[in-house]
Amino acid sequence: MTRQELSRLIRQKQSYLCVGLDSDISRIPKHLLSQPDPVFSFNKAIIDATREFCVAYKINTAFYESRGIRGWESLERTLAYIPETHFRIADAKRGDIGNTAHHYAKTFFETFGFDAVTVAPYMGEDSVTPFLQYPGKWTILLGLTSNEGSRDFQLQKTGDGEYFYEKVIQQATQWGTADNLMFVVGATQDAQLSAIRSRIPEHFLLVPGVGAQGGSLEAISRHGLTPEGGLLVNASRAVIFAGNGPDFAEDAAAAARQYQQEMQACLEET
Ligand SMILES: O=c1ccn([C@@H]2O[C@H](COP(=O)(O)O)[C@@H](O)[C@H]2O)c(=O)[nH]1
Repeated sequence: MTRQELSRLIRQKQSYLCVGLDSDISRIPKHLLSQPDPVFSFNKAIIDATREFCVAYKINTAFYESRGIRGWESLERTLAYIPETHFRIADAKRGDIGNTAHHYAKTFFETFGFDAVTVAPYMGEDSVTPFLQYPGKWTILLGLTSNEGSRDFQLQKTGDGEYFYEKVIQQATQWGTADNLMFVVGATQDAQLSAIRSRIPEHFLLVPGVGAQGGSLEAISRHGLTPEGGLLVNASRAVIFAGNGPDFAEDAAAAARQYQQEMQACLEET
């Protein structure tokens, strides 16, 4: 999906919601556990219930990899079930020497066929560029993450007074373009968002951290939206575990609809 297509989708659906399929098998409704693939049955119901309200799905691979081969099978079935109209992100946070990174890129872009994969920048250019060489695919680089640990390195000041994460973002804009590179910026980091937007006015940002982590959708939208959208805001637990009884899918739909309506209001103000 190109940047223009993603922007068009956001305009059409009046939504920049990404639903995170962090489908922890210990949290899915008990009545699904007798299904042959309980995680897939759960995801299928969540996708059916939320597809109208979102433009993207993010599969955090940890929740699948931790279950071994059965987890990878659930991931593959889930990915095949996500409508082609939606942007499909593998949240895998990979990063290794070039030779290995090449195989990570092949895994997510060729073997599975995701549109985008999250990548950790710590190992530098040769660990990131193999992902950027796939036409039509996106690399989503960790910029400023939502967690407390972002203070340990990312929010340390460098000699010239810039934050370390600012250097990372600046450097990475030399490796890719706004047409194949996005950045992760946590919703809990809204105080930094205006500065990030001035530095990278055209790049899409993937913003996790609303809902369970307490980030403000209104604040990140105010500072991060651009005329073409420019944001994908992820909510995982707040949508998929909005309820855990027999009506869990209706509860997820209601949570996703609520985000979509708030996003529509923010888009109208932009
Ligand atoms: O900085 C980051 C980067 C990635 N994540 C991931 O996003 C989701 C958030 O889940 P919620 O349930 O909506 O809190 C999850 O997959 C994280 O691994 C992040 O939270 N922060």
